[in-house]
Amino acid sequence: MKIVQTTLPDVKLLKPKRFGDHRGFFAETYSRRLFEGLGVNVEFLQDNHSLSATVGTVRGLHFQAPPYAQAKLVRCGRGAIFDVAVDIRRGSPTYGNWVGYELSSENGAQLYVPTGFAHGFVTLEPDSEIIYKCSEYYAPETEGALRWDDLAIGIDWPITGEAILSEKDATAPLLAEFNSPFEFRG
Ligand SMILES: Cc1cn([C@H]2C[C@H](O)[C@@H](COP(=O)(O)OP(=O)(O)O[C@H]3O[C@H](C)C(=O)[C@H](O)[C@H]3O)O2)c(=O)[nH]c1=O
Repeated sequence: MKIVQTTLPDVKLLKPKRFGDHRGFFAETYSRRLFEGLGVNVEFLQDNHSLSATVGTVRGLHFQAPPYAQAKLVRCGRGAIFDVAVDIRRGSPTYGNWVGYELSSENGAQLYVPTGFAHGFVTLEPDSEIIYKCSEYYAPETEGALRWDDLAIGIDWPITGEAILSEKDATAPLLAEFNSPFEFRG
């Protein structure tokens, strides 16, 4: 497993080893002891899987507020996405900063998004599917969202045409209007 530190120290890009042979490949996609070795004490309770049919589909930027805040381990099982995490911890020196990486069935890369970060992605190929682990159960009453194209966050989305959005995402608040439920604990 290769671990890439990102410019947001708590967000990690992981690259599981693939054992290839004449049949294809095998990879361990999650190991609790690996996370413990990284000093990341997280217990995942729920796995999610979504399919986005069209290139340029944006889902995000989403989070759940405490006590149902979710850490996520995201991977792309089919197609490709540009996956983004945004620091939304009040008082953080990197508040409002973002990191983004291509996750694809080809590269097998995974993004670990801790609690206190909003998560979103745009699809780069048709019929892209993401599979991701969450450290808390779905709690819709605690869900929050931020505008994906907020210039104050300034995510450099690799998107050319019109984004495909849910109603919720099309009307999400801007960072300037946002009162984060997360506090930075240095
Ligand atoms: C998230 C979730 C949704 N649902 C139901 C609720 C809706 O009827 C339907 C679609 O939900 P939503 O439009 O919120 O799905 P996404 O836009 O993909 O939301 C996700 O997108 C970004 C990228 C995330 O990181 C979050 O996990 C999540 O917010 O699935 C559930 O039953 N359980 C769940 O955990």
